Amino acid sequence: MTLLNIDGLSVRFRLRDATVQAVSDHTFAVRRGELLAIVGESGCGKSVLAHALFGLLPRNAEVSGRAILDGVDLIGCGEKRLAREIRGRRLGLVPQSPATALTPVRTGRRLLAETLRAHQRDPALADSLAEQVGLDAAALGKYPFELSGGMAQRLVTALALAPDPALLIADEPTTGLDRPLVDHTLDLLRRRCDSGGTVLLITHDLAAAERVADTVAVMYASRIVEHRPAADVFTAPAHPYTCALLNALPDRAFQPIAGHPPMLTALPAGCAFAPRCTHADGACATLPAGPPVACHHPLVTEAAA
Ligand SMILES: Nc1ncnc2c1ncn2[C@@H]1O[C@H](COP(=O)(O)OP(=O)(O)OP(=O)(O)O)[C@@H](O)[C@H]1O
Ligand code: NI
Repeated sequence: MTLLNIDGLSVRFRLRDATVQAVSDHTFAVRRGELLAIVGESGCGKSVLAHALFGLLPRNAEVSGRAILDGVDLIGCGEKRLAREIRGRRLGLVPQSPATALTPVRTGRRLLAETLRAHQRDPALADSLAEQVGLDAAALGKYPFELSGGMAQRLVTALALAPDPALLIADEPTTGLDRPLVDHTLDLLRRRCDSGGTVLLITHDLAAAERVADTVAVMYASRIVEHRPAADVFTAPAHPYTCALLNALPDRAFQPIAGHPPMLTALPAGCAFAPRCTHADGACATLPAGPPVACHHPLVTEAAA
C-alpha cells in the first residue's frame, strides 16, 4: 500500500538575479515498508527535496506539485497542520546538520525524554532508543556541545525515531560515523522497514544504498533520472549517469566522471547529463521521458519500457 505519493513536485529558489531549480518535476510513490534511497552528487537537490516534504524551506522557495502522505498533502496543507499533525507522529526527519538541530541547553537524555513525552510515549524509552542508535548512557548525559559529530548524529537519529513516525526521512544519517556505526545505523533503518516502517534514505554513499535499499532513485541536477529496484540499479544500471556513478566507486572501475554537473541556475532544456555523456546525440537536446529511466539511450532497454 502506498504511504507517500509525490506528483510533479518542483522547488525553485528566487534569487535577485537568478533562479535556482533545485527539484524538478519529481513523481514517485513510496510503499509502506519500503526503504527508498535517494542518491546523487553533492548539490543535486536531495536535501531540498527533504525540506520541501518537511515544510522547512526558506521564504524565497517556490514549491509546486503535490506530496500526499497518508491522505494529507504536505505541500498544500499549511504550516499549522504540518506542525500540529504531521511533523513527529507521521513524518520524522534526521537532518543533515545535527549540530544546528540540537537545543544546546538540555542533555541528550532530557531532549529525548521531552520528545517522547510530547508524543505520548514513555520517557523511560530514552535509554533504549539511545542504545538502538549506538549511544551509551554516558553520552546521553552530555550536552550537545560536549558531543562529537558522530555522537550528535546518533542523537538526532534517536530524536527522529522517538515519535515512531510513519515515514522517516533520513538525510545523510551516517555522516561522521566510522564504518561499524555506519552499518549499525543502516541496519537499524532496514529493520525498521522490515517491521512495517517506511524510510526515505538520502545519501551520496552508494554502498549504503546497496546494503539496505529496496528501491533507488538517482538524482542528477534536480531531476530523478533513474528509479528502479535496488538490485537492478546496482547490477544493470540503465541511465549512463548511474553507470558512471557506479564506475567511479573505488571497488569498481575507480574512474571519475569527466566534467561537472550544470549550474542549477542554468539548466539546459534537454537532458542535463548530455554534455558529459558518451552516448549523447541530437535527440538529447529534448527532455527524455521517465523515470524509471529518463534517457534517450538507456543502457538496459527493457527497463525503460
Ligand atoms: N535557500 C536557498 N537559496 C538558494 N539556493 C539554495 C537554497 N537552499 C539550497 N539551495 C541550492 O539548491 C541546490 C541543492 O541543494 P541541496 O542541499 O538539496 O543539495 P544536496 O543534494 O543535498 O547536496 P549535499 O549532498 O551536498 O547535501 C544547491 O545548489 C544549493 O545551493
Ligand atoms: Ni544534502
